[in-house]
Amino acid sequence: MDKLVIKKSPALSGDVVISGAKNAALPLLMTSLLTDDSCLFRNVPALRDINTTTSLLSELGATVEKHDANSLTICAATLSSVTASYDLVRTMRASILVLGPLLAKQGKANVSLPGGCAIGARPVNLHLEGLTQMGADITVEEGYIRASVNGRLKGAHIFMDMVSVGATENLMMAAALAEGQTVIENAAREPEIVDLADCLNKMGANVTGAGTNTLVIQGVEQLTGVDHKVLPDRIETGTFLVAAAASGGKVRCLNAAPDTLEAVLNKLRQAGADIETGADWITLDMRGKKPKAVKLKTAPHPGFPTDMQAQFVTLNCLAEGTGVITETIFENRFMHVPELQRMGAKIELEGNNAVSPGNSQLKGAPVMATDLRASASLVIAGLVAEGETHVNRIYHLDRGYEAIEEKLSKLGAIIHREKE
Ligand SMILES: CC(=O)N[C@H]1[C@@H](OP(=O)(O)OP(=O)(O)OC[C@H]2O[C@@H](n3ccc(=O)[nH]c3=O)[C@H](O)[C@@H]2O)O[C@H](CO)[C@@H](O)[C@@H]1O
Ligand SMILES: C=C(OP(=O)(O)O)C(=O)O
Repeated sequence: MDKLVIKKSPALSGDVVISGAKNAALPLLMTSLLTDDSCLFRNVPALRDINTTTSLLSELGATVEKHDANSLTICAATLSSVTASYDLVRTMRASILVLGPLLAKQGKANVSLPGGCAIGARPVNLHLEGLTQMGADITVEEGYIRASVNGRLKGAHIFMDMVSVGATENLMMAAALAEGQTVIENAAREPEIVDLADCLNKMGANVTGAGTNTLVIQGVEQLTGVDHKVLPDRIETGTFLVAAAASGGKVRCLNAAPDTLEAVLNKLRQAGADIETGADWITLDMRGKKPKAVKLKTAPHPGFPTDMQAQFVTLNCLAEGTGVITETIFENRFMHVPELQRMGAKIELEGNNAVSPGNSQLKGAPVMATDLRASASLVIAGLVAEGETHVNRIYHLDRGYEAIEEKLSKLGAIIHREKE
């Protein structure tokens, strides 16, 4: 298993080009299941999760043609299967996003239950309840969700008990081809939902309200192919900005989308960073200063994203003053804390709060990455810790960060990958 070896590095400095968003690209690639036409996707990040998605689509019988590292065409005109197997779903929970499209277009789908993961139980009840309301017949047996519908799915008025990004996406895709109107109340408002709605509308769907908590989808009989560019990754952007802030450096993120990151930029300003933004770039300048501790609570968009929580835990450890971070989305998303403590971080876990008195003097250590963003928090810690840090199990990082060690090296970080 590969690991990252990181040495205490100078303040990060320079430009970094942001990749397309993993969490936008995954549902976008699934939209290809809704049409017989070819779909071209550009600015697709080169990630393990994208490879898993193309393997899944190929297993269903779609053809996938890669043009270069970041663009590909998918054609799902003739599918040979409607089954997403456990082997693929267990490596990527977002595989559940084939459920809505397969059901809407093929009338049936068998998808392995994703099961829990390091950050929480992550049930899929909202996906299943919404599709059932749209007329699907769903049973769960032998670890598989078996769904079918007689004829077309029917539009429905769906009120989501909780805000769920994935369930909103699954239901939107299903509703695009359903008969009649679907209204999704208490829908997720994430930028990735807006990108998905834009793509579906280019394919001939009729989705309105994306970015608000009420989505209205007028079903159509068929959808066409599309040429779609994936929106920039706001979590990758935020991760580089926190790394720059932790190191006291100055970094400019290019190909970014500043308007998707307001909550994160606000907290970075509170931490003492000077931030400037343009249409597609963000500059963070820490002017060699130590960050100030922040207080924050994760929440659905436009609140502070849970996917940036771990990185800010590292920032608070290094900062001046007491910081408090409250996780409200996932019940077990502090797995990075014990690993950071092994590096000398002063953090107390009190329920769903990570409280840090600040001014931790981090020392390099071998640490274990437990999930994607936990891994990112350990990499940031490694950049500022005295000595050498070995981040093991970086297959998690490879799920969600394109060429992270190359991008960090260009900013002056002393980091390399060791193959084992
Ligand atoms: C591929 C992708 O886009 N992943 C993101 C997506 O995950 P994902 O779509 O899985 O996350 P959700 O928004 O669905 O989860 C939010 C909360 O709702 C709960 N829930 C969800 C569905 C359901 O049927 N029942 C239920 O109880 C979850 O356990 C969690 O506590 O949004 C999360 C929250 O912003 C991010 O951390 C993930 O990076
Ligand atoms: C939790 C994440 O992803 P996933 O939903 O794919 O596990 C993430 O991107 O931080």
